[in-house]
Amino acid sequence: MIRCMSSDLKLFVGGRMLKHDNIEEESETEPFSLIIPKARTNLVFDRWRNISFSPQQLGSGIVLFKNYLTLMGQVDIVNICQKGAMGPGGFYQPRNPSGDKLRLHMMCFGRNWDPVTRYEKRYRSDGSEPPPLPYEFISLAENAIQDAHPDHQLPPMCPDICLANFYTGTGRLALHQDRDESSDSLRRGLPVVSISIGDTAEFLYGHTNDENKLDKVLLESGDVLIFGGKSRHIFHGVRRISPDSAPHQFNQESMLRLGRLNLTLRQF
Ligand SMILES: O=C(O)CCC(=O)C(=O)O
Ligand SMILES: [Fe+2]
Repeated sequence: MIRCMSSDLKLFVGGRMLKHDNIEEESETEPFSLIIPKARTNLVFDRWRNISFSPQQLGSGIVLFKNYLTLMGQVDIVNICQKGAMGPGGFYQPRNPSGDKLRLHMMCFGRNWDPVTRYEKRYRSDGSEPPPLPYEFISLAENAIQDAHPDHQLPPMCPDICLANFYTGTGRLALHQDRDESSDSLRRGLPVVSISIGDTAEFLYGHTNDENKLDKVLLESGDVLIFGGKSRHIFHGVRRISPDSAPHQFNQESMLRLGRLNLTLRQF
């Protein structure tokens, strides 16, 4: 379900603007959708989520779903990313504010973010704009938050940005907090939904930046991790990738380069 799109759908249905008096008026700016977005989204999502899944609470507002995504879901996600990656706004190796290259490749969907200008610039320095946020990703994030149940202290969230990181076997990501989203989003603790595909990552997290005091969890292909509410500001990072640890069948069907793809969906 794309709950967060419902306000848009009231205005634009299949490219037609519905006026208050129920007289339809063709919109000249909105694309005319051939499919009914809501129906297609549910259909796609049912094939992406494993039938049995159980959320594990790792802390207040931190929920891990092991093996949440089917093999088909994981392969579809790679294909959707690949489509975005091949156009303008595809993967590149960003630099941090001190000028060093990050040990990963990154691209954005929906909005632009980079480690130096944060959310300030709509376009990248090469003039490219991120591809739109795929509706399947919105649906995945929404469903995962719902599946985490209200007792896990997670407010609902409607993503408008997805960061995609690709790590090779030597990739890593230093400890940081995700705190560039709007003050409203951060204040409300709107969750970050993190999707792991491919090789396994050693993920560190906790409420301190002292690496020795952090907890560690292995994120494997198909796992989904959510952190929000009281844990929206946790420190986290990827200490290491286990090279060539992705399931054989996934490698064969996705043809993903050796490494790990991670998506984080957020609401600015
Ligand atoms: O790759 C991951 O698991 C984490 C990514 C992350 O923390 C980020 O992109 O901000
Ligand atoms: Fe992060």
